[in-house]
Amino acid sequence: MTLTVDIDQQLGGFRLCSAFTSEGGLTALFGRSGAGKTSIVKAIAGLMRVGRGRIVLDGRVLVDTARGIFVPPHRREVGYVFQDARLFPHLTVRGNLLFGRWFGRRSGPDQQVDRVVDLLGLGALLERRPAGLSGGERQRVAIGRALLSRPRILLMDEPLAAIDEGRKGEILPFIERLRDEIGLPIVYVSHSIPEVVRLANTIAIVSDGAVQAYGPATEILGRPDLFPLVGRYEAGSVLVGRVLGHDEAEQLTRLQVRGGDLLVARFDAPVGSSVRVHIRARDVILATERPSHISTLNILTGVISGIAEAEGPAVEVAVDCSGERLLARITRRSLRLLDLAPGRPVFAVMKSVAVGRRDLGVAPPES
Ligand SMILES: Nc1ncnc2c1ncn2[C@@H]1O[C@H](COP(=O)(O)OP(=O)(O)OP(=O)(O)O)[C@@H](O)[C@H]1O
Repeated sequence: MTLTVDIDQQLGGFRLCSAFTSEGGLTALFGRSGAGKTSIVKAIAGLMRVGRGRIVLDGRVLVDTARGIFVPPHRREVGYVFQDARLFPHLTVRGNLLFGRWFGRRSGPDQQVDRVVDLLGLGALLERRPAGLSGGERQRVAIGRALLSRPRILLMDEPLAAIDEGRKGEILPFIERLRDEIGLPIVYVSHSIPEVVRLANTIAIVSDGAVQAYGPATEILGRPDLFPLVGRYEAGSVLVGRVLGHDEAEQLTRLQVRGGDLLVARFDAPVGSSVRVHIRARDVILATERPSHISTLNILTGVISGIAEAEGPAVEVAVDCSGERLLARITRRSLRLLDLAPGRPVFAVMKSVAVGRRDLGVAPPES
């Protein structure tokens, strides 16, 4: 699946001029409020016309202003999940799901309903009405309804925005399953780094109506030049690790990454499976000798591959850990006192408690 978007539209005083390509999986449109993410999704869905542009999904031209092509929304075969679930209050969960199925142009067999119910864990909810469901349950029904219209692409516009922080973790695994088990391309709007870190194969960074950069998630998130757009607090690197084991008593999971082993907060993933771990640059300390007698459990080895200016007293130091890039934010003063420079071997130190449940996710298959 390939999605190509290249659009230009004036919206009052705001100019949307965005281009990106996605090769399937989950593509996150990440950016601050008002950056233009929803407008891009609306253009893909056909809910907004553009003055100039071209949108092609898997070889099918949905929009081409130069050739006068505009496929109407109901012919695009897109599923749309909004911030609020927008369920029919008078219908049960089953009724809402079946509505999606009848609404779709390519109505599927009954097994399709069973599969979606199973995938989204909706079995126990089928006879209930939306008013009695939690926000997360309602969103799962909305996703199921969208899936049953058998779309060629699923557009999700901040689907977790209306769900409280604690409950978000209940719905993220279902979105991971959509990404990995159904193989349906997803465009996912978010302004939350933890969500994007967990879910995205591809990230397009949207700012001031334009896509400033796009590419594989691990690469885009690790680029210090994009940190001002990502937000320096959350900025860092994404490593891919293999689960070596769990310590139930101490509530820790041991991961093997390229630079060594990491102990992180207990994460429910099978031993041997691949997970993504987000490590904020601000949580990494560098040392030129292996530290001993400290409480930190995580020490990775690597070689400094680059140093970039950050704001104020800080610099971002990139450490090559056997081919994986880890970023550390340290003071310029420490850089000078430790005489750190590209090519110098270092030990990267981080606290296990700095890597919490929200920083861990199932790695997409090709990570
Ligand atoms: N029909 C319109 N007329 C005028 N301005 C518009 C219109 N639609 C969107 N805008 C403006 O375009 C900008 C981008 O809006 P958009 O909703 O796409 O941003 P967003 O990144 O999705 O933001 P949020 O995360 O807050 O939803 C905003 O400044 C918005 O006010």
